[in-house]
Amino acid sequence: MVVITKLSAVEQLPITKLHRPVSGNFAGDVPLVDLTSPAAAAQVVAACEELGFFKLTNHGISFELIDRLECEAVKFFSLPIWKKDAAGSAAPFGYGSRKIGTWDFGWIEYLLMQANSINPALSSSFRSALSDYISTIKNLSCELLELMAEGLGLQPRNILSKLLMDEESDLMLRLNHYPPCPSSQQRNNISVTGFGEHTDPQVISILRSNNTSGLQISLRDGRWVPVPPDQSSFFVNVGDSLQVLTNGRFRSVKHRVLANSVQSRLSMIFFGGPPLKERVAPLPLLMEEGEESLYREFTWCEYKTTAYKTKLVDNRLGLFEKN
Ligand SMILES: C=C1C[C@]23C[C@@]1(O)CC[C@H]2[C@@]12CC[C@H](O)[C@@](C)(C(=O)O1)[C@H]2[C@@H]3C(=O)O
Ligand SMILES: O=C(O)CCC(=O)C(=O)O
Ligand SMILES: [Fe+2]
Repeated sequence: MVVITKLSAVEQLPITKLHRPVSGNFAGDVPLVDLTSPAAAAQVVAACEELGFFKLTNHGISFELIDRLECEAVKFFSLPIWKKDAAGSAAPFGYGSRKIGTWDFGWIEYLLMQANSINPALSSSFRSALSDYISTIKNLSCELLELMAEGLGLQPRNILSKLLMDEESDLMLRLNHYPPCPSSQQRNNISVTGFGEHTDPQVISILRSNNTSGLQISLRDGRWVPVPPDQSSFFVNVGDSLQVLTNGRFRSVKHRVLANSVQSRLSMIFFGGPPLKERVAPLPLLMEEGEESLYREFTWCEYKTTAYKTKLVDNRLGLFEKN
């Protein structure tokens, strides 16, 4: 099943810069964070407050590590379907095609994995590339969460990163392949959906893609804007759980992927979530005097179980908001 997204009249307007409320560097509408800059902690906080999304440059991760996993992923997605099916079904972890979750469809095939138990059905070179990539990106995620803590003035520095450092932390890796879709005509304002609009439920997501466009984010005013691909950078998303931990100060960004009519897009996304039993609630140190939690109490297990029954487009966090 192919899902068609018709761009609204507003989305067809040339993009006008209405406001640029935070200082710092941007690539178009996308905030930039240079990990080597002395201002990195402040840049990360500004980007997470404004949009919940930023492009990370000068991250220090070798292209060789990324390229090795990308080559393995390309080999995997080029296999005949019966060999890909041998990785098991995407629900809960394995190979999926077209179907995302229970209700959604997209122009996509993917491999969904638990980060700490790599699928034994995959080739040994693939497993080794996955294991090296995952441990490196997990460290990067923790470094970013520590920068956030620093920028927010939180102590101890690992107050957020420890959520991902537990043996039982819920960490996942997803490899998405969007084959070219000739009927996706972005110039005629009809686009086939690769991955429908959604927010990520976890704390943080770290995305890396090849140089094929398709990813879009929703700005605060509701406009969808493309994120120009850059294979040498990472793109970082605030997830729903981080929005809750900061009592709404950081925003969980809405994003989607539109299929490209001529080129394949290949993305790899690391999702950092807490242990299932962990309570997800605003950090007391971030609350002003008298400030109340915007959300009712829940554990990551409760949130994830509820989230996984919803459609991509649903406002999952809304189900936990206090009225
Ligand atoms: C429609 C769905 C797919 C998803 C589970 C859900 O019910 C709602 C959240 C979706 C999402 C988005 C981020 C990640 O890609 C993902 C693995 C996740 O944790 O939440 C997917 C889920 C999925 O593909 O199963
Ligand atoms: O593939 C992409 O570029 C983004 C996919 C995504 O948002 C997801 O897997 O949650
Ligand atoms: Fe996502």
